[in-house]
Order: sequence, then structure tokens, then C-alpha cells
Amino acid sequence: MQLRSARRSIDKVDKEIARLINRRAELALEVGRTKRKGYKEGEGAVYVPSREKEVLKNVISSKSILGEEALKNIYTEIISACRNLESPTKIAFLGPWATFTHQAAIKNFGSSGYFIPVASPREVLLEVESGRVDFGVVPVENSNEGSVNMTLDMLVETDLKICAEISLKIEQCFLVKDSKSKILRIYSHEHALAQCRNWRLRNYPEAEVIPVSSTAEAAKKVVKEDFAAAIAGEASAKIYDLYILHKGIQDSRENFTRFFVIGKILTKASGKDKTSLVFTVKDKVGALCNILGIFNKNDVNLAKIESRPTKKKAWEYIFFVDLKGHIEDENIAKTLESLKRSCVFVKSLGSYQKA
Ligand SMILES: C=C(O[C@@H]1C=C(C(=O)O)C=C[C@H]1O)C(=O)O
Repeated sequence: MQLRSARRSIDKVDKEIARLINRRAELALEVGRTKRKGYKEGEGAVYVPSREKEVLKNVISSKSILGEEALKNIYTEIISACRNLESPTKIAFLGPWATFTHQAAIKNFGSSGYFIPVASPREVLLEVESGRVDFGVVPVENSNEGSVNMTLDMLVETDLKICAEISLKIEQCFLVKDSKSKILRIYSHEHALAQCRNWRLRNYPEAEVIPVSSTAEAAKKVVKEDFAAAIAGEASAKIYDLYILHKGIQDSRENFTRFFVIGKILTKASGKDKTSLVFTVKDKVGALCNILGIFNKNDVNLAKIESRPTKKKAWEYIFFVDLKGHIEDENIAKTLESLKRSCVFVKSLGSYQKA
């Protein structure tokens, strides 16, 4: 095929795609109007994570030479624009711009909507609780460094629900203003500093290490200071116009962070769900063992268990568990009922489709 005629064919296909996207947007608007009529109890939310996952699955099932990832990216943006047409979604995230949480938020919601950077996971959840935003995105756990304690504590304190889980591969970079300058100080979030500890000790053993509230905040510091470097993502280099001196400096190749989308809606079962619960047990011999027996008896698969101090009484702990299944599944619902009888305190943090 000649170049000219191939390009003409592309022009024709593009017009057809734009026409179909417009048709899709009209249908989304119609869905939006139905939702506003309060279709059925609990079905009025604009953002429906389970439906969006279903749409993506449907699209990916049609084979494309572009590959799954590219198709997913394109479609995430189409869904994002359609959702925004129904009603613009307000999303708070651990900022500033270009944090890994910001990237996770875009991976989940696409780039349409209002993204509002705030200074801590605590503030993200408070924004959602107050209704100033519809959803919040917070980091919850890194595959090498473990949990983000402030997120876990806030999930216990508020009555908000986990609506979706996002997993992001984390690649840390060493960002500087001037590639020739010596480095006296290294800024980053404590998790990022820990992920690159060995690399830093090998390469900059003398530099002072300064923890700050996020990787992007570290990048902002470097813009203003001389002899400083930040450990942050590539996105921070782009936004704050810094030079990437080294890339992929995390000590472990396998470096993933899980994030939660937090809101006030309950997510429907998809068949591939997880449920997060918190509970405290009575202070007596075999109490935890008894609780674990409840999971076992109901055939519930425990994906994770972790404890945190209750902060109410010394040496008293609250347990966080992730279960495989949805709160509406019979065995999970039964488990929750039994836990209520045996625990001092128990609460569901939400069911969501596995990332
Ligand atoms: C159109 C809808 O609203 C939103 C947009 C969706 C889409 O564009 O496919 C899917 C789910 C919702 O988050 C819907 O609920 O079906």
C-alpha cells in the first residue's frame, strides 16, 4: 500500500473511531441520568469500579496487535472521559504532583477528573470523610518495606470503605539539579530511602539522609537547594525539571506498592475479590488461635495478617487481615458474624477486586 493511501485509510478509521467514542459517551450520559434518578438503592454512584474492570476485561478479550497493556491504557482514558461526562470525579491523593500515589490514581481513574494533592494519607481520608472529594488514593503497603502505618491507622478511625486496589511497579531514580555537582544531602520518603539503602551506602555513604513526606516533595526540595539529590520516580524528574543521574536504584528488582482507592461506596462482587477486616481479640490464652480457627472452619483463605498497636492500651494489638472473597460471599458473611461474637471489636474495611 502506498503511504498516501494508507494515511487516507487511517483518517477514515479515525473518523469512525471518533464517531463510536461519541456514541459511547452519549450512552454513558444516559447511564448517568438513570443513576441520578436513583435507579435502585446503592446503584446511584457515578464511579463503579467493578463495572469498569468488566469493561476492560471485555475489551482486552478482543485480540489486538497493540497488546493488552496498550489497549488497557487507551480504554482507561475513554472510560475516564465518559465517567467525567456523567459527573466530574474529585480525587484526593498523597501529593504533591508526581508522587507514586499520583501515578497510581491516574492508573486507576485515567486522567479526566479533578486531582487534588494533599500532604498525608491522613489528610486524604479526611478529605473523603468531609465530602470535599469523592475518592482518595493512599499507599498501603510496599513489597519490600511493609505497611504504611498512617494509612492502616486511619482506616480504623474512619468509616470509609476500600473501593479498589491498585498495584504499581516502583522504579526509584536519583534526581539532581546539576549532574556535575557534589551531593551532600539526599531527600526522600522513608519508604523510598529504605528501598534504596544498599545502593545509597555504596554510592553516597557520606551524604546526609533527610526523610520528607513524599518522593515528589523531595524533588521539590532539590529544585530549591544546591548539593542536594532526591530519590523519586521518573515522573518527578519530568514535572520538576530535574536530571535523572541514576535509574532503577532500588535494591530489589521486585518492588511493588499497593494503593487503595477509598470512598463511601460499597463495591459489588466480581468473583476475584478481596475483603479487608480489622479486629481486636480478648486478652486470654488461645484467643487469636480461636479466631484463626473461624477462618479455617469457614474455608476462608487468608491472604495477609498483620498487627498494629491499638494506641489505647500498652501491648494491646489490632489485627488487619485480607481475605480472598467478597463480603457478600456466604462463607465471608458467616465468618464476619462469628468474629462479631468472639472479638472485642471487628469491622469490615471493604471488599474490592484484586489488583
Ligand atoms: C457508564 C457508567 O459509569 C461509569 C463509567 C463507565 C464506563 O465508561 O464504562 C463504567 C462504570 C462507571 O464508573 C456505568 O456505570 O456503566
